[in-house]
Amino acid sequence: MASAIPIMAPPGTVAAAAAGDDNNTLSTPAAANAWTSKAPGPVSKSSAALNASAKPVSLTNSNKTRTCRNIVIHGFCKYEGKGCEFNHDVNKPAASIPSPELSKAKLHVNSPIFKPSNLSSGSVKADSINAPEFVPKSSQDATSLAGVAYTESRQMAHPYASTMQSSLMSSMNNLSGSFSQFGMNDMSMSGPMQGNYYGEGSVNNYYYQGSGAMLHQPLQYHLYNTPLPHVSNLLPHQKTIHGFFISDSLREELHRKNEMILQAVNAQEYGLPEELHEYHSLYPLDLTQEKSTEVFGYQSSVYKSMCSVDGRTYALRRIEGFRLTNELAMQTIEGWRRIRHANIVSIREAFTSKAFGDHSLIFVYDYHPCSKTLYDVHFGPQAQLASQVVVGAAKNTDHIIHERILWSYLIQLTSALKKIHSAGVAARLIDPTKILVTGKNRVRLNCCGIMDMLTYDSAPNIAHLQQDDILNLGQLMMTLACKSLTATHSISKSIDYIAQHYSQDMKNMILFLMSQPVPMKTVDQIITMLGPRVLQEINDVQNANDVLESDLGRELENGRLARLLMKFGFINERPEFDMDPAWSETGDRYIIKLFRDYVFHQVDEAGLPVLDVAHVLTCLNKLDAGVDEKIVLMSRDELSCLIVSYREIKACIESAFRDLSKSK
Ligand SMILES: Nc1ncnc2c1ncn2[C@@H]1O[C@H](COP(=O)(O)OP(=O)(O)OP(=O)(O)O)[C@@H](O)[C@H]1O
Repeated sequence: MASAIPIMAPPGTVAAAAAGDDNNTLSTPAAANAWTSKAPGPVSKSSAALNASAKPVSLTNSNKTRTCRNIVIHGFCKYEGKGCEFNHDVNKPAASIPSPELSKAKLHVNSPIFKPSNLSSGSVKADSINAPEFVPKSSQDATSLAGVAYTESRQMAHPYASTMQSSLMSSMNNLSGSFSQFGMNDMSMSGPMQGNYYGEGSVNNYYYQGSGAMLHQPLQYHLYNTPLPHVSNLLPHQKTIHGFFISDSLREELHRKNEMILQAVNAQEYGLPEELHEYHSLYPLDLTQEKSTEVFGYQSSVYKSMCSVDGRTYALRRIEGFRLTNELAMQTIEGWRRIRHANIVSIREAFTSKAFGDHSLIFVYDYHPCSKTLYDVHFGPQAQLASQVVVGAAKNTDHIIHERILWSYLIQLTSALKKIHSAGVAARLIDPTKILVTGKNRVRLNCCGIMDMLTYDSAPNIAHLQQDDILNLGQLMMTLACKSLTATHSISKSIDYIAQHYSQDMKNMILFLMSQPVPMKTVDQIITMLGPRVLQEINDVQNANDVLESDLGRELENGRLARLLMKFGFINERPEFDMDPAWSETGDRYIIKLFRDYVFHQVDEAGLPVLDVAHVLTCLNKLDAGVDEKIVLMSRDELSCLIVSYREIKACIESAFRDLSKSK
């Protein structure tokens, strides 16, 4: 454009101007583009030649009001005050009449995007033109934008392009809450996302606040929590959903037990044999590192294990480093195998093995999942922690074992001893570490029969051993009553302590158990002394039994309902049956379908689904009972109603199910 040249420099100075301008290259692609399209150095030289023959341009006064393009483009004009007639003061309002060149120019150089804030300084260096505000966020975008057109509204995408965008952003912030805190100000408003940020309710602030802050674990749908007070303190006629199922504690306990039965470890990692006689999948139950030889005289370990013969889980007790010299010792187990008692861990068999790399004697007992030893329960770390907490409490007697529990233990262990002594053997191990607690206050004598085999050669006197059993029982009771493992070291002090904290009966009982046999004490004497306490124990056991039975009853209902639901599933909407697509739309099946809608697909006045489990359970229970109560079933188009009784619906279900079963 020849007409543009005189504007760049005064006449006669064009070549010099062009040479000077060569140094002032703009680094922004847009500006560079603009510049090369106008008059870069080499071009200007040829232009100068052209200009030499060109008609002198007449400059009018109006030029004084027009902003010098050198100022606009380069930020300064080296001919300011040296003959350049154009306006060099950018603070002065620019020419009210835009230059024809500017108005015609495709690239609108007056756009604010090209105005660095320090333009007016007049001492702008070429480097400072590279100020960050001229660098588009994405060079790719900038390149494309430079080539397209700055006059288009697309320049709005540039964060510095105009104040309009920032005002729009601020109004957006006002509109939709404080998006800025989520870093949304940086987001381009163009593109399909734009609608999302303006869309009402499409952005949930809490979602953004929550995201990344917490990782949610998958829900475990089989777990039930206890009902909260505000929903559990109901009127007598009201019931919570928990009322329909077994108690949470029992459910959890059963789950834990099932989980424990299925626990497994890699045998190689734990240095365990893959197979041991008929047993496999050994899992160590003894969690303590140090192994005591105090009880058996040998180190012992316990493993949960699966029997490959019957598929059941057993507890294997291994006596380490024991070489059985007399085969006859194995026969002692026979007497124990016949003993079955609620307070004895039953023994199944015994065998020797070298699978562990030594001579081991293995005893196989019934497995009681999640059981703890009496020692763990009352003297273990957890028990000690609990007693420390309670010692600081108001009553320092709170940490002692409740007398009723002590009587319960005594009754159960006496009952076990009665069975053992009646079988002509002796327990020989009444030790807190060898009594298992397998349920709430439920104790069982463990490790029966081991001592008989380990001491077979010494031919012990059974009568004496039975007297020792009674003495050991007394020592155990004293240890528990004083809650001290050293209580038997100072008997008189311990008896005083027991007299202070327990009833006279308890003290007398412990004194009797620990007294010298005159001439012989028997378990029957203990039972006579226990008399009234036994009645209390029977009462407690039966009450607990009632609770469990009622829990079982609830699950029984659920089992019934599950079967009913399965029938529903089989019948409802089976279009293919009997090659008749209308099978479930006619006759009995239609009533069942409407009943299904009545039970599960009810909606409230607002048309929202009613999710009332109590309604479902009530309907299904009435259906299963086949009561005469009538209900109104409505067709889906709400044009017809059927009044039917639960008895009739039950008959329909039975007949439809019969149809299906006949077709097999
Ligand atoms: N028959 C069994 N069924 C289920 N678990 C058992 C059985 N026998 C033992 N256990 C578990 O094995 C663990 C270890 O038993 P063990 O008799 O070795 O107790 P301990 O306190 O470690 O005694 P020790 O000092 O003799 O090693 C106990 O906590 C108990 O829970």
